[in-house]
Amino acid sequence: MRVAVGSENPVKVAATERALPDAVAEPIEVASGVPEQPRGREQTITGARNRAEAALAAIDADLGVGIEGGVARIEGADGLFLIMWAAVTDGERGGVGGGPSLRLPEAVAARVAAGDELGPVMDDLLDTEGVAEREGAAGVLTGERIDRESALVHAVASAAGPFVTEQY
Ligand SMILES: O=P(O)(O)OP(=O)(O)OP(=O)(O)OC[C@H]1O[C@@H](n2cnc3c(O)ncnc32)[C@H](O)[C@@H]1O
Ligand SMILES: [Mg+2]
Repeated sequence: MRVAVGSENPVKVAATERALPDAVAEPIEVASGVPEQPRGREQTITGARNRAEAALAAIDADLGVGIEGGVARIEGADGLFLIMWAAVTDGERGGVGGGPSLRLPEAVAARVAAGDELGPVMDDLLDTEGVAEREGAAGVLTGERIDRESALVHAVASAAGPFVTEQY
């Protein structure tokens, strides 16, 4: 099975291959149609959907996968959260699913709320380079108990449900 992944970020491609082990995942740079730093669940899901559809349209694949990281306020909880959503489509049907939500430290949240992108803010505060392409905020904020790739496996597997089980 060929799966077009709407990103060249290696953690997104690796997460897709772990969630869909029968697939050969092909990274494709596509437009998300939303800001670089999506805000709110709706914008984040829209970005994931747009990436999945654009990736599928770009090559002759069986499925398109889109993954988007966003920040959102969540009813019932204080602070700003990192959220992550995935979308899967075969051109006719689609599914979406979410990964974990992680509360951002105040210093990070303040800069992101002021308009900065999360990845560069994390790199700046941690003195790292490209943390979003490695362990990610998920790794840093959980003391490495999980990392961005494993967090995204949950989002992609959840979104892919309709294509891998008859339960839908
Ligand atoms: O090349 P693409 O696919 O765009 O990969 P990306 O890492 O930019 O990922 P997103 O666009 O989906 O994420 C939007 C922003 O949130 C950041 N982000 C999302 N998850 C993150 C994480 O776990 N750690 C650090 N930054 C993260 C990311 O770096 C971007 O600045
Ligand atoms: Mg991006």
